[in-house]
Amino acid sequence: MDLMANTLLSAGASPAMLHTLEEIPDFTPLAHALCLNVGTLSAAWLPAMKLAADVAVRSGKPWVLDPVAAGASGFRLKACLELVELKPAVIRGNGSEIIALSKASVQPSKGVDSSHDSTDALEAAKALAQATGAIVAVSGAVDIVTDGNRVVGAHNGVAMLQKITATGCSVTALIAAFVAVDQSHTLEATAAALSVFGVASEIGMSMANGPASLRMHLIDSLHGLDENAVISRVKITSFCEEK
Ligand SMILES: Nc1ncnc2c1ncn2[C@@H]1O[C@H](COP(=O)(O)OP(=O)(O)O)[C@@H](O)[C@H]1O
Ligand SMILES: Cc1ncsc1CCOP(=O)(O)O
Ligand SMILES: [Mg+2]
Repeated sequence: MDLMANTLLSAGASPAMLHTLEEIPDFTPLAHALCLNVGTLSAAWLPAMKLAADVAVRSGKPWVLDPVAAGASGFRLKACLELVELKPAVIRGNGSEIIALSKASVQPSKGVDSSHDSTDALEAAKALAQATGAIVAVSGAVDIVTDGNRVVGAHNGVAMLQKITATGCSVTALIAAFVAVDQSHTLEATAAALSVFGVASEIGMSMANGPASLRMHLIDSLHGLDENAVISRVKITSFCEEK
């Protein structure tokens, strides 16, 4: 939650985090986008998540799902499948999470970390996007973004991001902020958020000595990013052209 909120603040967004069911009807309509993250899911939190998704959709606000460890337990998988029914604009997970969600089955799992490359989940991501109408993003060495038809690859980033907990959660939150700006270009906004986060990590890595200092420099770099750095460094390609 710390890294997610600080990522959003550094990027110029204004995060608010809540769990309480009673607050959702007042609070959720104030947001320009909603991010639901099942990382530390409990049975008590799930009704608030479902209500928040419902209020967001009824308020015309996009919402983004991070299906953390979706295939690691039956409870988590069922919860994620129920949330997917509530029309997320974007689903962002790692390869193992997107495969589990797409197959709707509990999978041999490392837990919150992926045992698959993003490219292993390409067909699963396309099928999930087609079945749900959501943009599906699979993070990894190359981030894949698809609407079930178009597929783009976002190439920025550093492998050490995997050694900092909640970088996946944080980039999902950043996607929500980007999608809030222009709901008519959800795929482009998703690829842009993944790329900007990746560029910030590359700049941060040039000053870092390991995961803890990368965490700090990532936030500083995101805060200091300018248009020139983004335009000169972002690498987004049509995924088919890479083959
Ligand atoms: N091998 C890699 N090389 C470069 N960037 C990576 C690599 N693996 C993950 N990332 C980046 O790390 C961030 C978190 O992704 P990931 O580790 O896949 O998510 P999660 O933490 O949900 O498992 C994303 O911005 C992704 O692009
Ligand atoms: C370690 C951990 N345990 C439950 S949620 C969580 C964080 C997962 O974050 P990310 O998917 O971004 O690595
Ligand atoms: Mg994750």
